[in-house]
Amino acid sequence: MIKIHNLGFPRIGAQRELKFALERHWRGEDSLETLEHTARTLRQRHWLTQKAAGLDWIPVGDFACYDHVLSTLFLLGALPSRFAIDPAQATLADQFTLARGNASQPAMEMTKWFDTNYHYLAPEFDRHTTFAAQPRWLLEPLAEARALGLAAKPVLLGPLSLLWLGKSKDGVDRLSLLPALLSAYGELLSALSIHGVDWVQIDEPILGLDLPADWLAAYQPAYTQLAAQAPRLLLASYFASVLPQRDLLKRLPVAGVHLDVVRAPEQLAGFVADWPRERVLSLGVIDGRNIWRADLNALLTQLAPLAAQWGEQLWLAPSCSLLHVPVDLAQETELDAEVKTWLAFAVQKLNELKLLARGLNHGADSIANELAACRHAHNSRRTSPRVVNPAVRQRLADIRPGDDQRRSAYPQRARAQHDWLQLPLLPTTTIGSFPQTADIRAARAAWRAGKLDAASYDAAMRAEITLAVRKQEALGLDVLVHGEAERNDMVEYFGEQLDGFVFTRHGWVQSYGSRCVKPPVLFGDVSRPQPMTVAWSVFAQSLTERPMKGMLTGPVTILQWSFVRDDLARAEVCRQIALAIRDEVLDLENAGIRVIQIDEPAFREGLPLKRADWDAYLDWAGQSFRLSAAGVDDATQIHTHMCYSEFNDILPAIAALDADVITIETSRSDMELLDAFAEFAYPNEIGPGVYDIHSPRIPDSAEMVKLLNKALAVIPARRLWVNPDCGLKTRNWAETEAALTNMLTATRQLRAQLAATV
Ligand SMILES: Nc1nc2c(c(=O)[nH]1)N[C@@H](CNc1ccc(C(=O)N[C@@H](CCC(=O)N[C@@H](CCC(=O)N[C@@H](CCC(=O)O)C(=O)O)C(=O)O)C(=O)O)cc1)CN2
Ligand code: MET
Ligand SMILES: [Zn+2]
Repeated sequence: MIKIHNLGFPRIGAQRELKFALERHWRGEDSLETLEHTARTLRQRHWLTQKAAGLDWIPVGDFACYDHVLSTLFLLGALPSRFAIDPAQATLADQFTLARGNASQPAMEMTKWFDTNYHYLAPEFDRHTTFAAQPRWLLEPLAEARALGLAAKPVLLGPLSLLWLGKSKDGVDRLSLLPALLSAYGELLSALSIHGVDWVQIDEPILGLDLPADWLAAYQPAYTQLAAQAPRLLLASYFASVLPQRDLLKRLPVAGVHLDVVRAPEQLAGFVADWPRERVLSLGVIDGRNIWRADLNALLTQLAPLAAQWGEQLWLAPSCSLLHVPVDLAQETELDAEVKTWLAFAVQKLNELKLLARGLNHGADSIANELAACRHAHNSRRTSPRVVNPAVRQRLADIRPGDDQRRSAYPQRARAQHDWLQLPLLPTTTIGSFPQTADIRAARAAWRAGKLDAASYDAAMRAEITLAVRKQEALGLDVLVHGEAERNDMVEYFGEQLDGFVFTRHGWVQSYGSRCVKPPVLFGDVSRPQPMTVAWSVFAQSLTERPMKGMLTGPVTILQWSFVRDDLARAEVCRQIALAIRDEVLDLENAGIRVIQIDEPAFREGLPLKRADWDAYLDWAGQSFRLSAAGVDDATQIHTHMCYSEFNDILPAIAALDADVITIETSRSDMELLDAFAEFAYPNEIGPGVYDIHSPRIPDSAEMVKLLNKALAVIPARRLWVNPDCGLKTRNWAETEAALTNMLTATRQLRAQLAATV
């Protein structure tokens, strides 16, 4: 009898209950107790859903109100010292202070969770970091789960992954903190042991990365120490193959290992052949990162011999936590009926597991009807005429080598651009979005619900655009944007207008804290039936003499932030999107929009986790960006924008995108990033962000002058732009205008300083 379990469940709620509860609390409308009550209700509901799916083990401790890395820090008492919070007394309110900052301290830094669009809060370590286990954070939910009669399996982020994912604030070697950290983990595990816990899932996702030798070497002593006082440990890997670490894993005193065989099926044979039979082999066979219905027929055939050999030592699960998929497909009553049969969200994925277990334990006949339905859905998807568009395939085949190259090299283009743009030194601009106010969202919601007609919605958005243009002129910005009021999201908006996509009503996935995204579903060949942004940009340009930047999302980011078909190589899909964006770029240019930004904030996120795969990715991703951009005249200025990323290791590839201007997030790293740009002699223009847009805090102009002086030390003034870190959609107008006023003041001061020195 094989067993089934789950690694983690989405926290946000099918109706985004957690999001709304958090935001009500932060606005001061609900008490902390009310919020905690909602959180408890949600996690209990999620446990019962999992119980109904017949799981043998249910994860506990995967729930977090803000972020699971942040929760782990509270569990271990490893709070950044600058907040001066006593871990023994800490409350949920303190979690929000760390996550969102306060009057005297900026928020903890947010960064991407591996290659996902989820952002965690990066632990801050220094030589004075101490640890003190606070088991109450885990024992409370454990008691709640047990009260519901559940077989609870606590989930912990493992010690080496926790250290690796953090930042050293004073140069301290994070590994030197391991002994102290292990004592705290030891205390936690003993507490769980005392409370009668059988199994603990300990996540070490970094095992899939190319780890340095000293980090790998730390595993053996660390886990030997932990296992001594712990319940049975199931060491969970995901997102990449851990086959290179198989011998290490065998030496560790863990009772089981979890493998992601959706992302890395090639590791399966190696483990089956060699993993000790008395230990658990947990296989992640249901895709936790995508929304396609599993092929149960194929899985049954593949797994039946393993089930016979391994019996109850074989566990099946989703490939990773279900955090990365929406909650329940049943809510999608408006989704195209055929496409709907091709999909599975978290609840459906657990049902797939249940069917697999039944089929393996009681024979395929016991699920004959479900297998037939599954076969039917897969056939329908494979043979659907909507999936393949011959014209798109032909266009891809017709791509010629020069199609991704601009007509002239940057120096010549720069002359042509500067001739007509006539911008001052240190030109100022913003990244695209202005505040998405409640009024804007309400107007869109009313229009979608049929309560506001199209013409009125259009007029409301034009009024927002007009307001944004007037405000920018008053502030004195040089290159304007229209503000993106008409966009629900920078990816979903384009997905809705392109062929080859469908979109959901409730398919929300947590991005960070209370912020969610609703990734469009890319199921077929992509093409652009008609212009998508031209009318808005032309309208915005008509309001001003200043240059108006056209604003597009790039092909790599559209790919990365969608749920993408798994029946065509990502490189091909990306090129299809690139050609659609290329058409839009050319239509914008024809309509007189001659500064065009193609955002690629997810360019770094798409980088494979293993270095061996980097070159191939950078090759097709870079080509796709250039395909989208390269059709224009020399005098048309192409911008790109990137954020949330460490770019240092891929700078040559970023330079190879050959954008005329790149605006990047740098302020939170205090412009550290720019050293790398200088070292590599980045050849084109750069706008390093001069302030963090994620926090309500308003930096003064002196702070920005300091950052700009840092930038000027490494980038020549004539190639330097001034802008915020990212778009301003999550801010309100008061914060936005105050911060931009300071940015303009700082710029004028720097211009005067430069004029005085030449
Ligand atoms: N896809 C994507 N990934 C990204 C980013 C991004 O912009 N897009 N930015 C980075 C950071 N991530 C972010 C992710 C989300 C948000 C964000 O603001 N999300 C909004 C939702 C945005 C949205 O889709 N809005 C829709 C729908 C809004 C909505 O929920 N409407 C209500 C009703 C309207 C109301 O009265 O509010 C409803 O339909 O129920 C719209 O504007 O139309 C949120 O969580 O609140 C910000 C940053 C990295 N990853
Ligand atoms: N143009 C987009 C904006 O300003 C870029 C955002 S990058 C996450 O919102
Ligand atoms: Zn950005």
